[in-house]
Amino acid sequence: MLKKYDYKTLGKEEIQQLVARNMDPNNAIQDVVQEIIQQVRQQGDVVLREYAAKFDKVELDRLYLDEEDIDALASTIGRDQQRALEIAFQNIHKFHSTQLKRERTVETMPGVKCWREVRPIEKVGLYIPGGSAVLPSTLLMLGVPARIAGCKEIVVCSPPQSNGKINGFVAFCLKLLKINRIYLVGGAQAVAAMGFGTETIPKVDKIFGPGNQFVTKAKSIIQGLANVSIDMPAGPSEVLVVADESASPAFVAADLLAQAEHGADSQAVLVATSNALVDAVNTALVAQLAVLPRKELASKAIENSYAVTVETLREAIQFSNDYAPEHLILETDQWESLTRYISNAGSVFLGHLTPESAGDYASGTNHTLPTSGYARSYSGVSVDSFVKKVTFQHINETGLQQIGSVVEILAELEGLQAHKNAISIRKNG
Ligand SMILES: NC(=O)c1ccc[n+]([C@@H]2O[C@H](COP(=O)([O-])OP(=O)(O)OC[C@H]3O[C@@H](n4cnc5c(N)ncnc54)[C@H](O)[C@@H]3O)[C@@H](O)[C@H]2O)c1
Ligand SMILES: N[C@H](CO)Cc1c[nH]c[nH+]1
Ligand SMILES: [Zn+2]
Repeated sequence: MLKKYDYKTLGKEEIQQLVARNMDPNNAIQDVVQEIIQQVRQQGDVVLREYAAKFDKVELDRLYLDEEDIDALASTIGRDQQRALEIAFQNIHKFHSTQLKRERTVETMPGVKCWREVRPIEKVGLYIPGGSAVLPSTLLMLGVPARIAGCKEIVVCSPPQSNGKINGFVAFCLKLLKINRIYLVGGAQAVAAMGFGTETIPKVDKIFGPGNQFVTKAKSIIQGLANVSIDMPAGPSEVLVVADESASPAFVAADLLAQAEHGADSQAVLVATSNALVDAVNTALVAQLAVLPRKELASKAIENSYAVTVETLREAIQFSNDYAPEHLILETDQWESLTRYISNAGSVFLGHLTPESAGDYASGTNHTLPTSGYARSYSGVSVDSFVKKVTFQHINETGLQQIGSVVEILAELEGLQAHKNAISIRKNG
């Protein structure tokens, strides 16, 4: 059952507390992750094998699988499952392939031309979660934009199963993406391995992918240590559902549970326009939870979640903007009039027939999204995440005359004579 709050009785501080997601209050996760990163940095492959034995319960001879193993595993999956993964791949590809746009050249002054060109990040590392559930869909969400961007080297890491392999669905996605190696490393150690490089695992320029709190913390730490960047903090999944009288309590409960089942540390928040609706959703939650295979995880997540009752939909959006959810679902007939007020959200699902599951798997949008309030400042993964934009400029004779004295004056006022000379020598020479 969701705990209940009434928006009009909440003060500013209480709202701040409600929207805060303090994932690691005593730095316990940070301490563990720092130690793992240090070990991987100093010992490389040896310690990756030890962590596989400790966390994944498997003794690994080889830290990777190659094309032959991948082909064999991919061939074990059913035709319907292949077809569903192919359709997801195609839709994600269709949506993402529109994201590489050429920008126009700008002549800022006569003879002074500036423009930007897109270049792929050469070496990227993709983390595919595999702790409490293996997520082949995440491989598509990261691999498709990496391929569209043209990244030369795509390193994929995922925790091994206890038989030392990966599941057939991940293998099939590797084939769709034409990636012929996967490294059998999970958790913070995978992030460290891709950040520093080991004897077996190549160092990359940028690390992508969602994961549990260990993975997310490792990504945030590695940036400062290994000259590597990351996509964003994409930790435990979360959803905020805005619902009014037009909503079906059963649909709302289903959407809350769809994220709650990811893990005990997921959060599912309901913002509803009446107390009666919250009660109806709670009743539906109890009934749907009872038959979920992952009910233990989901019910723990629901215990850490809550419902807020508001008087208007505008208030609901205000609360949602403060919360900055990874996923926002508007289960109201009025959704069209609300979208313009949304300022902080990773991905938004509109109306009664647009469940978040569609975006998690196959509608085409990316499911690797900022969590823990980072939707205030980060976007989800896209082709942009896999490229850099390099600026170019060209100045001709006219341009040098136009801009020359401006630069000379500015260099002079900063006391940088060599800067000024680089212009003067051309103008006067
Ligand atoms: N934000 C997003 O875009 C997004 C997308 C998909 C999934 N997710 C989230 O990804 C997460 C996946 O988590 P998961 O746990 O299933 O898989 P995971 O692959 O992220 O983590 C599993 C690994 O965590 C490490 N680990 C586990 N317990 C540990 C401990 N006590 N100490 C040190 N390391 C430990 C192990 O190495 C293990 O292999 C979920 O929280 C899910 O909600 C987020
Ligand atoms: N909801 C997750 C993002 O937070 C993505 C996912 C993968 N599989 C199912 N769901
Ligand atoms: Zn999901």
